Formats: sequence, structure tokens, C-alpha cells
Amino acid sequence: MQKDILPLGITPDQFQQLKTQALKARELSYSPYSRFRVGCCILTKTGDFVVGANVENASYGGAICAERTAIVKAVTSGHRGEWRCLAISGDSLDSCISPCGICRQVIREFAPLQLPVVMFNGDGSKYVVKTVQELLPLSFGPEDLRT
Ligand SMILES: O=c1ccn([C@H]2C[C@H](O)[C@@H](CO)O2)c(=O)[nH]1
Ligand SMILES: [Zn+2]
Repeated sequence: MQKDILPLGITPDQFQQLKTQALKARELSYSPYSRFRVGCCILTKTGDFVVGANVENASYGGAICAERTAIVKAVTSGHRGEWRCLAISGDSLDSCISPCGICRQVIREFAPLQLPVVMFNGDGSKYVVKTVQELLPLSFGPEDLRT
């Protein structure tokens, strides 16, 4: 039987999993300085879910965002390339969190330009979806070094 596919190109169950796991991943956040927790979940080509949270440092500039934590975990677990979706969540109930500039570039390194990035608010009741292309137009990527 054909699986139900959302416009995002993933199943409703995968969407729910992404939401649940991105929100849950905030519990792993180490953010004593900003007190700003962020969780991320990547749906890989193989249908696995890889989560990450932000990890801060007493030397503030050493902070690593949730997105990059999840990306580095995915890549070093053999889940590189052809990701299906990346989801993030902060704690704000009002606004949906949006990835910082550094993370946009790091996502772009490994993701197709059409990868949907789902940005949830704190309880998952709201979300915004943008592709990598929309988040980082006219981007510079690995192919640009191979000309
Ligand atoms: O999309 C974002 C935005 C911010 N942060 C983290 C970095 C820092 O630990 C804290 C405050 O900027 O939130 C993320 O993990 N992802
Ligand atoms: Zn970031």
C-alpha cells in the first residue's frame, strides 16, 4: 500500500516523530549561560532520527548550536547525504526558532537545497517550513570548489 506523504515529502508519522524528538532533545541542552534551550532532529535517508541540542561553554564563543550538534552526530554515524528533513525547536511558545547563519551554512554543506527545515515553537503547536535554498539563497557550497 502507498504510504501517506505530506507536501514535505515525509509521512505524517515521520513528521510527528521529528516534532516529538526535536522538542524532547531540548532536555539534553547544556545552556547554563543563555538559558536558551534548543533541540534538533534530522530524518536521514535510511529513516533514522538523529537528535542534538545546544552545548555551551564558559568561553562563550565555544557554544555549539543544536543543529550543528545533530549534524556532526549524523555525519559521524554514517548518515551523510540525502537527508529528508531537519526540525528544530526552542522554548518560546510565541515564535518559531530559526537557525543562525553558521548553522545554515553547515546544513547546506550536507543537505540538498530542497531539504525542508521545520522550525517549531516551544510546544510544537506552530511551525514554519523553509527549504535550505530559501534560508540561504545564492549559497556557496562544496560544488563551487570543484569548478
Ligand atoms: O537556531 C539556534 C539558535 C540558537 N541556538 C543556541 C546557541 C546558544 O547556545 C543559544 C543562544 O543563542 O541558543 C541554537 O542552538 N540554535
Ligand atoms: Zn546555529
